[in-house]
Amino acid sequence: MSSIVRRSTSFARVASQSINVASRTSLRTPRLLRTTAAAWSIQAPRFYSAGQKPPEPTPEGGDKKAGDHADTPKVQSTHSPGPAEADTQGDSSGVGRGGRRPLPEGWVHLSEDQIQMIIDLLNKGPFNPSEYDLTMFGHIRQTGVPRIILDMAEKQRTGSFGIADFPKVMKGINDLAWNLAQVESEEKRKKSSRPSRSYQDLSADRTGKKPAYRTNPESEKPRDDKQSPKSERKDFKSNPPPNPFNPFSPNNPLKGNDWWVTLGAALLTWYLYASIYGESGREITWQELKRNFLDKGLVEKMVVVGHRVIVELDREATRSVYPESAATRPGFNYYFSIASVDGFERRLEDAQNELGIPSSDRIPVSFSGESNFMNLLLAFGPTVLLVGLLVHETAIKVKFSDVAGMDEAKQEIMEFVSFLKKPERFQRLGAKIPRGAILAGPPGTGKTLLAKATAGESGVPFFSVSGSEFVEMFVGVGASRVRDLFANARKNAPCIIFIDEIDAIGRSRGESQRFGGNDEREATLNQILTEMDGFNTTEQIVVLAGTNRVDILDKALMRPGRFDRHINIDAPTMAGRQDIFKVYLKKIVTNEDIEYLSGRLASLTPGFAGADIANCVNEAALIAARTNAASITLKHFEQAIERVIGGLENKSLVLDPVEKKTVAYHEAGHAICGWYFRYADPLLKVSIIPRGKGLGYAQYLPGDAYLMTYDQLMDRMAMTLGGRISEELHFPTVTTGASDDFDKVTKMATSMVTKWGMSDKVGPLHFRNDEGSVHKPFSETTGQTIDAEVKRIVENAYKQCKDLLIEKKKEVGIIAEELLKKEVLVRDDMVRLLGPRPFDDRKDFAKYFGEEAKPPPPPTGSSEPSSPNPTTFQQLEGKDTR
Ligand SMILES: Nc1ncnc2c1ncn2[C@@H]1O[C@H](COP(=O)(O)OP(=O)(O)OP(=O)(O)O)[C@@H](O)[C@H]1O
Repeated sequence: MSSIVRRSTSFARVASQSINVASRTSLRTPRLLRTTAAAWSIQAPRFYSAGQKPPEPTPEGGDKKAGDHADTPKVQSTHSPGPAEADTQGDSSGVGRGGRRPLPEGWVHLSEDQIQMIIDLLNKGPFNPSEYDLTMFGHIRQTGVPRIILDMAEKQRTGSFGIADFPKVMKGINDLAWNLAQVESEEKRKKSSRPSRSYQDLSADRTGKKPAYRTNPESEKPRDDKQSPKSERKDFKSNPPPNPFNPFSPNNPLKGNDWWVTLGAALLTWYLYASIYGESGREITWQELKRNFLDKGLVEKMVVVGHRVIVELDREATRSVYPESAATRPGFNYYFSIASVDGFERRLEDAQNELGIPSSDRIPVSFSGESNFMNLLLAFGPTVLLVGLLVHETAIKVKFSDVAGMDEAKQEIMEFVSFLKKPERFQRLGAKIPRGAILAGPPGTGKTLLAKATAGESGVPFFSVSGSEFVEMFVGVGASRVRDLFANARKNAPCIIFIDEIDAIGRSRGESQRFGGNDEREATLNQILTEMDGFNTTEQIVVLAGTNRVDILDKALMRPGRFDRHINIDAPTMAGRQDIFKVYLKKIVTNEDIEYLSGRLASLTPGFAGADIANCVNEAALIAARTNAASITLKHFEQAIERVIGGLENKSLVLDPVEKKTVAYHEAGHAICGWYFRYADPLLKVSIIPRGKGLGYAQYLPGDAYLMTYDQLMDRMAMTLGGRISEELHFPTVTTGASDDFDKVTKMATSMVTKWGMSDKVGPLHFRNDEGSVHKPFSETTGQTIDAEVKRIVENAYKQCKDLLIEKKKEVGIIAEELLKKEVLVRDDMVRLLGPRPFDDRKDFAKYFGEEAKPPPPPTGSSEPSSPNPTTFQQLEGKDTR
């Protein structure tokens, strides 16, 4: 239920904002909510506009057919008032005397009893309407409600509300939310003492008729369509009026909220929901059913709907046994849940056998497809209500300057900007414009950002959808959403469509067939292909798509004429990361030297994507704020990076002395390897303070390695085994703490053998890693050779490490004991205890962390203990992983 309420609130928010925008535009166009025919088929008498006198309201309000007598205000005239009349009848907003507004077609005013009926019902629910009735019901008293709402309430009261009435109810809510938003908008305008739009004026918008009059002095000028300046029409094109029901409409406003509009829709949604689910049925157990109805012969029929059985009672007989029961009302049914139809049938048969019911009198059981209908409603209902949430932005502010560190990709996409801005340059020469581009790369590398920046630079609307939004249970829904999307894009051309996660629909059709296929996804993909084919070359629509899995995309998507351009966006390089840091460092308060800071942070974060960098900078700001620092310092950044990589410090975890000693020797083993192996990554820090899942960790600074040699891999593996081997050398037994190390080593060795051609026995072969696949991509014999080679390589690394640690046993002890004392050792401590590292450091490392590194003078304002540079973690696994 709450989800329905939420959807409705979103809808009202959109409607409300939409009107606020509408009130600022001079042009008004029809806005019609597209709903099902059933939802529109409301035949309401037009009392005042047709010159028919409305019936007098009865005190009971809802006793006659609700709405027929609908308490139409006495002051109401029998025709639609013009401006002058409106002035004499009420205020300039069109409110009639007595505080009521003239009703649009199909609307009725609520009587006090009817309002009370709704309040009473709401009192049964999670809301307390008394808190809101003064405002929300106050407005509803003025504006009335769509007649369909009263009709449905009446149906519910008499128990004849059916599931097929659901769409009508939703339509009523839509209209009501829209109208409430209009009223709010008028009031706001009145407050700001600007000329207000009359109710007729606004209702003209809803019904598509021309406004009866205008109060805006500008718009009071006679409107001569012939003379209507072209600029105005053009203006309309560039700034069309908002339409909250259309996700792709320009100016669809999503910000802000007015509580009573939102609440109004939420309350009414709840009320109607309660009407449908709360009052027309109740769940009972099999035992209750048997005891109260089956044994008494009151059950007339049972209908199986999915995993639910609806019990139809003989109402007359039930009334005689339970005169007060809700089950005597028409439309009310008990129901119960079943695990399987077979089980239910067996149970029913046993019960009837027990009762001795002859086979000719057995309770008929039928099967209904109602659940499908319900599912359909649930599938389409949210679409109708949530349309406003699909993002369509017009005034994109993101520019290429906000996207750092991907110069080639920007260069590539720049052409789309020229095409959207100056199409004639291309058309003149008969050039065909690329239809779209696939932006492929790991998560968070800025694909969406780049697409947005393209729209921002071109100054065109940006339609953003995620591929997964198209994929529904029902065949055809996705395809129709694609059609809508492209139709709206055509209306708003020039524009950019961005489909994120295109792999959700664009997966190769052959691939998906292997797993049984997916009709809905294929239908959606086909529709995208068709739409892209449908563009003519002058249509200024650019389709950009983002994916992390370009390898699995259907070839048809990638061929020229569709996504012509393939733009790779990889994790940023060192220079790229520095640029991205600069973008985000500009937005925060820091007194550090930006050039040095960004360089140092970039070198600390190999493998980080733009999103990780943005997150790190924000994390640093949060850490600084937590300590009330005046500005963000290097220490805050480094703590943030450490936290992002290694997880939170686990201060509450207290190790016993033996465990602590084991952790210290384990980490010291890693640290000594890192110090004395030539190709090991430079060590930054070693710690035995538990962090994340680890009990201790050693941090290294790997560079952006694009190629790795055999020797580098062997050193890295040997270093990874350093923890376990140190345990072996210093303790009588070993612990479980090295399992993550073994995992890394095994993966590395396996890749060396099966992918990188580093085993003479297996040779220069590459075997695909088909995880989850039953069939291995090699023969049994090759499999055995691979196993033997992986083992051999790991054993070599093991021997290499053991030889070193036997030789440096004393040094391991020195580092371990110091660690037990200080808990954290940094590079300077290592130099103090072991002397300088016997190998030169990498250039970038030396620049920011070596002897010659000259960090700017430490900023003042923070009293935190120093916490040096983190990066790659070699963690000793925690107890929780044992
Ligand atoms: N190159 C960059 N320059 C500046 N900020 C970036 C960059 N790359 C990523 N970001 C930041 O990371 C956030 C997320 O990026 P974005 O959503 O564009 O990633 P994506 O590649 O589309 O991710 P996904 O594949 O998960 O959809 C951006 O909003 C931005 O804050």
